[in-house]
Amino acid sequence: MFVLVNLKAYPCDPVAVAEAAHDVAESTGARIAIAPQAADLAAVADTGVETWAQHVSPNDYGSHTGSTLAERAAAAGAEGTLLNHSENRMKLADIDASLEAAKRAGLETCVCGNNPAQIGAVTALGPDSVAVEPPELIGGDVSVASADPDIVTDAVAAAEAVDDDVDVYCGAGISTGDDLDAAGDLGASGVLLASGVAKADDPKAALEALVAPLA
Ligand SMILES: O=C(CO)COP(=O)(O)O
Repeated sequence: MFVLVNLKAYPCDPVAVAEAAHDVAESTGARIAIAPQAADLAAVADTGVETWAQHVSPNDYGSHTGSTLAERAAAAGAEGTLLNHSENRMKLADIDASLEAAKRAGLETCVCGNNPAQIGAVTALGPDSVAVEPPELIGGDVSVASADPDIVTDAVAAAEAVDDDVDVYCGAGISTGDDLDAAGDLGASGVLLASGVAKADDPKAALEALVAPLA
């Protein structure tokens, strides 16, 4: 199971969380990545942890003030990028162009969707992975895998029907090892989470507990 920790714009120390994630990944063998703010990509990547961007823009080099260029995210150390997160939704044509930009820059891609229909649609654009995250469960205490298991199994089926090479992750409310296990049982091959680590008093302990079932 892939564990992708999205730090959003939470007021945590991104380097401290990245160091903790790197330690836990090294000691357990779990695949854990950190997605910090774009401004923190290089500092996070310097810890040695797998680093993802939260978003890259659909444009190439050129007159695009304020954009997050995929090539510069990669140069800063990013290995992958999220796209179309529920808190940063994109037009279909822009998701397509950002996927192209990410591929040009050699970034792995994960496109988010709110529900199985969106997951089917974005799978057709050819990302490496998709992630179903029901917005109403994001930031809450109840995991998507227990609050709405059908949305995960239906998202897995929707992606498989379009392209069974695309991995399916799920996210929202995931914080414990049991949540990770339940997501895997529903057919997800990874989880996205944020508050369970970024808001934890001890992010390292939170990550250790999360990946314990993978040992
Ligand atoms: O949006 C998310 C990850 O991208 C999920 O957030 P929470 O883990 O805080 O529910």
